Amino acid sequence: MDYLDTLIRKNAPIHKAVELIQKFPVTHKLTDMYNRSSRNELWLVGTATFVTLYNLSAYIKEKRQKLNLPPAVPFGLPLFGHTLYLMFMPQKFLDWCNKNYGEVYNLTLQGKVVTITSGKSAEEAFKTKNTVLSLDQGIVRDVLHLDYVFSEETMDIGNHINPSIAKAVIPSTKMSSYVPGIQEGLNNACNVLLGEKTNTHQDPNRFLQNFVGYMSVPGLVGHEFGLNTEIINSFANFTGDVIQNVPLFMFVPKFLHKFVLPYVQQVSKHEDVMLKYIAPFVRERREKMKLLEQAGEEHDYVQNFLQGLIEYELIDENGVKSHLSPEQISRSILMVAFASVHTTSTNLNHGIFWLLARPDLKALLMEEIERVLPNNAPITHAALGQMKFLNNFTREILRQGADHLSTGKKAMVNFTFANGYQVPKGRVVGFNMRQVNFGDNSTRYSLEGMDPSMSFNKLTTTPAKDFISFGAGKHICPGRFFAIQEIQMSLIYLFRNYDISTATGKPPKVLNTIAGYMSTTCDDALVFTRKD
Ligand code: HEM
Repeated sequence: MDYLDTLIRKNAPIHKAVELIQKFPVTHKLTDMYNRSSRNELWLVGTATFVTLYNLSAYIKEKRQKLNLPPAVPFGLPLFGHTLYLMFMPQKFLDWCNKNYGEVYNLTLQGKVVTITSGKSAEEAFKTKNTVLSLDQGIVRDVLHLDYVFSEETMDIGNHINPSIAKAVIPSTKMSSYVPGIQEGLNNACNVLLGEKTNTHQDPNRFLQNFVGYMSVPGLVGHEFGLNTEIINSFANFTGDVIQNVPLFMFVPKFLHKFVLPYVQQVSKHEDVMLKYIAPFVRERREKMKLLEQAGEEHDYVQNFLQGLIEYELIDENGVKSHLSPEQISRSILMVAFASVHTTSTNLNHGIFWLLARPDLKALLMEEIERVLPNNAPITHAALGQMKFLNNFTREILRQGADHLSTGKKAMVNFTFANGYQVPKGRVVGFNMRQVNFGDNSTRYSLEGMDPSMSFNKLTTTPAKDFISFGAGKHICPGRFFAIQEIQMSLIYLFRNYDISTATGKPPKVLNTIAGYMSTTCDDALVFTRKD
């Protein structure tokens, strides 16, 4: 009954919350309001009550388990929890929390208690295997609701097979072989999207997602699809379409989601495109591979992501081998797009806007391009390795672009941190990413704060205590070598061949957030004027 004692004690958080609510003049008007309320008002009150009761029951359940819970940051506001502090003063608030509550503490965000980690504890949470702290059960399902789009089978392939294929087909050692494919994609992207002398893109995000789609498809899926506009569009826009539905799902209670699903942005059209083109291609490729095998010959097909999926062997508990079906492979390609396009285009957006906001950095980049790749020399993997400024700049793009808070992994079991704090099963564990990258949230959070020399020639693809943007440990992003190569080749190619500016001519604001804590891109329209 310890938990009940805690509930009744004067200094219990709930007691404080009740006292606070009682002091509000609004409390006295509640009865009045109920008598006069419209249906909408009652909905609002009902939702608030539901959230409060939900949190109360979760609180009682946790106390009953006698876990060594992290400290709960006080001053959570009724209904809003700590969301408003994050919206209006994210850096100050998070730095205050870190200073007063250490590396692990609880905040209430959007009606839910979330355990926030920083420093070594964030690293520890990132390194914990996903059967204990799961990204898939966290942000992927809880926020993005990818499970509304795909069957469990496809989700499973995305979570278990795609990471191992990525490790096999796009490791750092194979990056030089991807240069021609990326270059081919870059040429296609520029011909299609930047084909005029002057090209204005009002929505830089959609433009860059398409750009990354063109750039990635030849290398990851195959040259055969490099100019297939349906495949490129689906590859590029799938994640954006999934994300568009997120605000709706955030505000509609979960038990009502199935009723709104038929009315939301339809993402199944992308699945249809993949089934239309990829599935027949897989059948044909397997036929050819079979014939070659019968003739005792080895095939020489490029080992890209698609080929990796085609050849992947499933072995059941009796040792019987099988392969993924053409339909399973088609859907898995969308899972690759999901992991790769949005992340890459977001960081490319940051890179372009940093260079527009900081002409001094652009001058340093142009000088390095001219020195390492004089007279428009073709980009090579070796040349990229020599470009120290570009490496440092790219690393800083990723450090600066990290969320203040990324809500992320869900505890699949009760989890104990090395410092003894415990989180109950079902709790979401978030990451104070900027704190890990910079020591706190305020450091270098300004235009002048972008300083590539602070990366000290450390490789952009290597995680470090001050660089967690690709995660860490067993589940560290296996696509990071490919993504970095794409971003670096794009920056060189675009700034070498185009004069780029904002449509307004004003310097852009590079660091932007949603709700104060999630990093987002700059939306200023971009103008690309071909130099030749
Ligand atoms: C700049 C671009 C990118 C960023 C910032 C990024 C970031 C991340 C992060 C933070 C994770 C989670 C790591 C963890 O759970 O510890 C992750 C996982 C993953 N990423 Fe990336 N990523 C990028 C590009 C890509 C690309 C291009 C691909 C594939 C072509 C890719 C494939 C994956 C996969 C398959 C996983 C799951 C790994 C696992 O569960 O073991 N990513 N990425």
